[in-house]
Amino acid sequence: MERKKLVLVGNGMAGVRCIEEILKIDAEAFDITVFGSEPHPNYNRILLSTVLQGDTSIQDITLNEMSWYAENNIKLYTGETVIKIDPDQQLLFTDLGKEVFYDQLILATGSQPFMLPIPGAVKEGVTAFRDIKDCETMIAAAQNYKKAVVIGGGLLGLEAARGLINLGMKVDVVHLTGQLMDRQLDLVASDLLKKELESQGMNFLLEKQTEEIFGGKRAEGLRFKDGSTVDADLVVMAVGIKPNVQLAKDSGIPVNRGIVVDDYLQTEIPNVYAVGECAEHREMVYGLVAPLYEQGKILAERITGLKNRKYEGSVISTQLKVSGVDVFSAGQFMESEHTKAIKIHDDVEGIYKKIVFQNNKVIGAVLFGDIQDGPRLLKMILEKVDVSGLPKIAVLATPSEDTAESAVVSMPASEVVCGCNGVTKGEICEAIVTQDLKTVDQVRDCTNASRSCGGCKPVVAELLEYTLGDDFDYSEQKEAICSCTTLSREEVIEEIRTKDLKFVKEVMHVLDWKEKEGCSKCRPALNYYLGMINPAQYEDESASRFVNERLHANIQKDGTYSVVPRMYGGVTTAEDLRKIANVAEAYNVPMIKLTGGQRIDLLGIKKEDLPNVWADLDMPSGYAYAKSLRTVKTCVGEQFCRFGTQDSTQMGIDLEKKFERLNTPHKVKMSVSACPRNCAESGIKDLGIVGVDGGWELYVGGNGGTHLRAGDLLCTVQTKEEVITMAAAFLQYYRETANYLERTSKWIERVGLEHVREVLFDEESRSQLVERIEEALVYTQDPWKEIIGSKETREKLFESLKV
Ligand SMILES: Cc1cc2nc3c(=O)[nH]c(=O)nc-3n(C[C@H](O)[C@H](O)[C@H](O)COP(=O)(O)OP(=O)(O)OC[C@H]3O[C@@H](n4cnc5c(N)ncnc54)[C@H](O)[C@@H]3O)c2cc1C
Ligand SMILES: NC(=O)c1ccc[n+]([C@@H]2O[C@H](COP(=O)([O-])OP(=O)(O)OC[C@H]3O[C@@H](n4cnc5c(N)ncnc54)[C@H](O)[C@@H]3O)[C@@H](O)[C@H]2O)c1
Ligand code: SF4
Ligand code: FES
Repeated sequence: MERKKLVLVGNGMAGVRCIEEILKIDAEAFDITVFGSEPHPNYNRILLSTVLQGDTSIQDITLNEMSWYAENNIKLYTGETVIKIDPDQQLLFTDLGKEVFYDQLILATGSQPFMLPIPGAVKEGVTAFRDIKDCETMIAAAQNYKKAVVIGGGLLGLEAARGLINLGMKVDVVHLTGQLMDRQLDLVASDLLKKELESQGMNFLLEKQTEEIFGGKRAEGLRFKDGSTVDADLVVMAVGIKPNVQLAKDSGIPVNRGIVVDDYLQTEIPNVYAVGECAEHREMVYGLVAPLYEQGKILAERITGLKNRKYEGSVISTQLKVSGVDVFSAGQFMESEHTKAIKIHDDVEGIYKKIVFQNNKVIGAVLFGDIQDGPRLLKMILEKVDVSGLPKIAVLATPSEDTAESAVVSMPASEVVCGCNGVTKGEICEAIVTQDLKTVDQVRDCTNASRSCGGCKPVVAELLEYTLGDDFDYSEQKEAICSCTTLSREEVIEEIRTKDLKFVKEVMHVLDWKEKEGCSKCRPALNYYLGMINPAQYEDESASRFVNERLHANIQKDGTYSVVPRMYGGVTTAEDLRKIANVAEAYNVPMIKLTGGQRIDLLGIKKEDLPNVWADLDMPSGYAYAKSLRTVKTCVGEQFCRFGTQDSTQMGIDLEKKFERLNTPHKVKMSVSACPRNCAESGIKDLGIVGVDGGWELYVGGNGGTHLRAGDLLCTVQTKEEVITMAAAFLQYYRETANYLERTSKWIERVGLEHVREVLFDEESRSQLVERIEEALVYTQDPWKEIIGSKETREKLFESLKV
């Protein structure tokens, strides 16, 4: 029998999830065709925020590879838009001239970003934040421009702003009201959020209505209704979304704000359904995946004839995806004359909790600073639990106070762990046991838990640990290093070791990479891992490095380079200063600047002049461009400062001389202060050393950049030799166990300070780490000297430029 023809319009998260649910119920039921305007297979739109924030790459957010469509006999037409439907003939028409018959039609056309209809809105440099293209536009703009303005202080605007800060831009967020995330938070939570985001470098312009985007061809700034202005090279509009209903409207399918559907997700037109952000159900249009997935599941059951469940609307909960900010909101969180509320506000810890009740039932909640209670409260809202018998405070308290482990133990089986996909603890635990699952990825593939925003991953991992007990293996919790392979970092390293692989291409070939040439994520990572594993045999593959590392200088926005010579411990001499001045004059250096790491930066050097500048300077490379030790900042110390208890300057010089040029997973900054006044800011360095009476304190994992983090006290030692040994062991352990591009601040949070201590305090493992770092240090060379001395490299990299 010929199969019925099912057509999906809209290759996004909601529509494709509905198809997945249909395939799960009956893979043979339909002959399926999918049209999508975007040129990509179905991808995780939610993770665009994470891409912008630098935590993942575009390659890694695909949800369904092209092969998935092929394997399920789905005809996929990407980059093709359906422009008209003829409901009488059951035909649809595309912009590329196709005419397709359907038995059943699902509209999942999603939303469009709302663009303010103001003068200048179409200028270059104005973008929405909705799709891969917008994300790429912002990433490219951040390479050439410095100042961004995000209009809209909702979820999207704040996530965009955080991403742009991570990309090195200065960001103002313009918001219409005085309250950020006004659709999700009350005033108190909103103020706490504002303070936290300001401390992360975001600047807010509240109660501002944008009247115009001014500039030439490209945006240069915004003018507000009150007459004030602000500069902007990039303007991101994040002021809400509007359902994509034009196709339905043009085809006579009833629309209101969205495409109107009944409790079976059916439109008034026979055989035409709608799910996702484009659908309007009981006058509600949703903009989060949880309700959309619920709709998709119910429609799949209906369309395959499995069940006739009704969709009765959803209670939504939201969380902001900005690291360091814990905020949760669910249900009806604003108070009214009919409601009562419990509020806790701990200003010292920065915690705020509000739970709103009506008729003895929890109807909404806002949490800031501690969101552990979120899932439990959401469950109470969903189940309309009567709390009249409970002491009110018990509603707020997390059942078990101490460890995360005990929190999952006491969690009831019916509690939803993955809000996006509606997966409960019970379902996850059952799948772990019955399907013999061992990793978070396996749980994701089997249950969908953690497949969307990823926020529930830590709880899924805890559930694995709790369910498997002694069978839980940390080393198995793998994440592929990029989408070219399914192998994790640990597996790749193991393969390199056992198969004695030596070159990036060889690794990709032997380990059967999906993309033969690899990608910008795996190539530099493999190059690093090869060098770390086998320093003696390693040949650096410059082609696998980022441009700054290939040219041993930092590229600037106008295409020139900056040159920073090494000044050990931040100490210089009259002779070196003279050389720098001579070079600056000879090469017309437009700016000489002191860096935050106590070095001198010569900015604006032409690419072809780099080798001659290095030769004339006759100083070692300062590695300001590299994933390596950048600088060791020092305070003046006991020699001159009356508070100094130690010789911090000499300690800094010795450390820098010892560890310079060593490849590390990311840049490494160090500093040495000679007393707890800490003038060299040792608390925010990867390795910060502070002199105390009779010894030195070592702080690790600090970061003064975008992810501000105070370093953890690793240990206190007495002698300089002990400092150097502990620093060596720490650096080597970081080199061996961190993911490529993982700063020590993130790494230490992932592996845990206690674990690092255990390894470094064990005499045997410490001495082995020191032995391995010593071996790696033998093979380092100054790259500037190497290039000056090699005619071939010079010609290849620089001289071909000369006309
Ligand atoms: C940056 C960002 C972060 C987000 N973060 C979260 C989050 O943390 N949690 C959360 O729950 N939600 C989040 N969301 C919202 C979530 O991504 C959306 O709710 C979800 O993607 C909507 O799915 P959809 O399939 O309805 O629509 P879409 O994902 O918009 O898909 C619709 C698709 O249909 C295509 N289309 C439209 N018309 C046609 C046509 N006529 N012919 C062919 N194709 C057509 C469109 O091009 C589009 O690809 C976020 C959104 C963004 C942009
Ligand atoms: N973490 C998450 O769950 C997440 C993240 C990103 C996006 N999203 C979803 O994506 C969609 C779009 O997000 P959004 O933040 O754009 O929508 P939104 O409607 O939640 O927020 C838009 C904000 O812009 C403000 N605004 C409106 N007009 C303005 C103007 N002229 N000037 C300044 N501010 C103005 C509004 O007051 C509102 O707070 C939503 O459905 C959202 O739920 C969710
Ligand atoms: S850290 Fe202490 S010793 Fe060093 S400069 Fe500051 S006050 Fe002086
Ligand atoms: S909560 Fe978003 S993926 Fe689980």
